[in-house]
Amino acid sequence: MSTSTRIFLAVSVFIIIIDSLFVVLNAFFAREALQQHFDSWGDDRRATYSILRDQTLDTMQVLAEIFSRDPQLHALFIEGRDAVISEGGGPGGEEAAIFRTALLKRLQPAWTVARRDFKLRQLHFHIGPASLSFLRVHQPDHYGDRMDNLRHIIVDATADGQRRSGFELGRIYSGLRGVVPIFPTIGKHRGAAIGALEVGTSYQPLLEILEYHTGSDFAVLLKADRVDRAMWDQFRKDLVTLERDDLVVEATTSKCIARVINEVPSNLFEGRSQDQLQIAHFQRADDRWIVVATWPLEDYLSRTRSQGGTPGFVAVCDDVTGEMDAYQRRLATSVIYAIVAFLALEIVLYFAIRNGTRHLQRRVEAATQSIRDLNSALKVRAETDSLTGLLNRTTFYAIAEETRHRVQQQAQGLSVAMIDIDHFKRINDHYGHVIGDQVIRAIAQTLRATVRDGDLVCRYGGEEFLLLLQHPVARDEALEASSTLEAVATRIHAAVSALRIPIDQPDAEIRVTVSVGVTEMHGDEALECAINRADGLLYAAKRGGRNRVVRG
Ligand SMILES: Nc1nc2c(ncn2[C@@H]2O[C@H](COP(=O)(O)OP(=O)(O)OP(=O)(O)O)[C@@H](O)[C@H]2O)c(=O)[nH]1
Repeated sequence: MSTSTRIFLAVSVFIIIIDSLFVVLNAFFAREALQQHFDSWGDDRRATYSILRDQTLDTMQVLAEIFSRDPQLHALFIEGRDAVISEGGGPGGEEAAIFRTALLKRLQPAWTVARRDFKLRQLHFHIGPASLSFLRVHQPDHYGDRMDNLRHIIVDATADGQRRSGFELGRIYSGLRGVVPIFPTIGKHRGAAIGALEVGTSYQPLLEILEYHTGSDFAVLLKADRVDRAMWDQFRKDLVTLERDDLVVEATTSKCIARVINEVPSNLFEGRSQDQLQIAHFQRADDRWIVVATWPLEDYLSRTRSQGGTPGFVAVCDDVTGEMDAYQRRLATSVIYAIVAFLALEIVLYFAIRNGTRHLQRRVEAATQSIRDLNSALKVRAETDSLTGLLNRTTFYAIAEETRHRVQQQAQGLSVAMIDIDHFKRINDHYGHVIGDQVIRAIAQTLRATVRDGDLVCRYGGEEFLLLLQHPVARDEALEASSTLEAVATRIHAAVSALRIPIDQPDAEIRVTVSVGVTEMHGDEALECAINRADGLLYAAKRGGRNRVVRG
């Protein structure tokens, strides 16, 4: 795998990790936001419920107060109560019935109005101590029963003469009740009361107001065992039952609440502290998303004495399919963003790495080429003479040995020629070293041009040149070789003599001559021997007057 592929894969993995992190964080924050939205929704619904419940209880108490302060009603109740006592308690006798009927008749118009305007379910006169039912205006045929162990709110009010309110389960209905004690004289509010007046309403109207203000569906759910203990059977059977048999519906704003409650996670109705709010959202079988909040219902005993535990729960629910769709859209959008960002980054990464690699390749190629050039320049410099470009002495010896070996195998002959420029010192002295160099270069070129391709030309030192000349014919044809050798040497000598070296001076050109010593190599003779012999012959040519070829 190439480095660029490895980089691409590593960066891709990094992008995938960042992308995944983005999706996970987005999902986390979206879920948090949704949960917060549901929490504040639940808090808001419970707060609205609490305000309206307290307001309803206050209203019940105020109404009870108003009725109890009517002097005629007060007087009729006192006389009725006295009649019951004198007629043996319980329902009383005929005299008690007279006062009960008169009381009912006197109350009827006000009851009709109050029931309509305040949705009253109950107006009930109790005889103290504790509770003996004297008159149920809402159900005049039922009287004379005791509720000492059932209606604690009445028992307490007649015992200490204090007004009270609260929710209590009842035999006919479970209600929000306001109770005021009745004393022998109106306005006297001290000590034990002789009776109490109770005004009550059910949860149903309160839930309807809640629904009107909040737009949410509410239900009051009672524990089935508590209802079984408190209610008369003929009223108990009217309550809506649920699939779960531990709860019954006391009041609701939604006909389909039973269906919702049946699907709610059951921990929403488990025991918990009085104030605790539980919220859950879930998808129903019909694909609608529902959010449900529940909190414990307070009754008179659980509120005032922390006894008996909660009698049930208040439940509120809303259809949040729109919010859940938006939440799921947000999740899907973040995934799409992540994929698009990933693809875009991958494309950018691909081209960046490709361009980077190409750029790098070009730089490497350029660097390699310049190293090659440098190497060949160094090679040329190491192998050649810098002034003339001819082979230097070391390279000459190396190549000459190879040539000698090869030529011997081919039975060819070799000759060595030593050439020296005549009176070169005078040129230097007369024209200077720069011109001297120019002359050396010109001679070198002439030598190179005069010999054949396979021959070697070397600057032996200063103004001296060494040549290795290959014979064009076989070694045994000695005569022809000898004459060819002579011809080559003479040609070199002549070429130099004919040379006119132009210079940038008034007398325009320089002419030079050379002395040449040339000799043929014998058999396996060492190169050094032939060179020494050629050097000796060159010396002979110098001594002989220069400007000549001496062969030996
Ligand atoms: N310009 C120049 N001069 C060089 C170079 N190498 C050697 N010389 C000079 O060549 C001259 C050689 O002089 P000599 O050895 O006396 O020989 P010559 O004057 O050529 O006389 P003969 O060889 O006896 O004909 C010296 O002055 C050197 O300084 C070079 O590379 N460039």
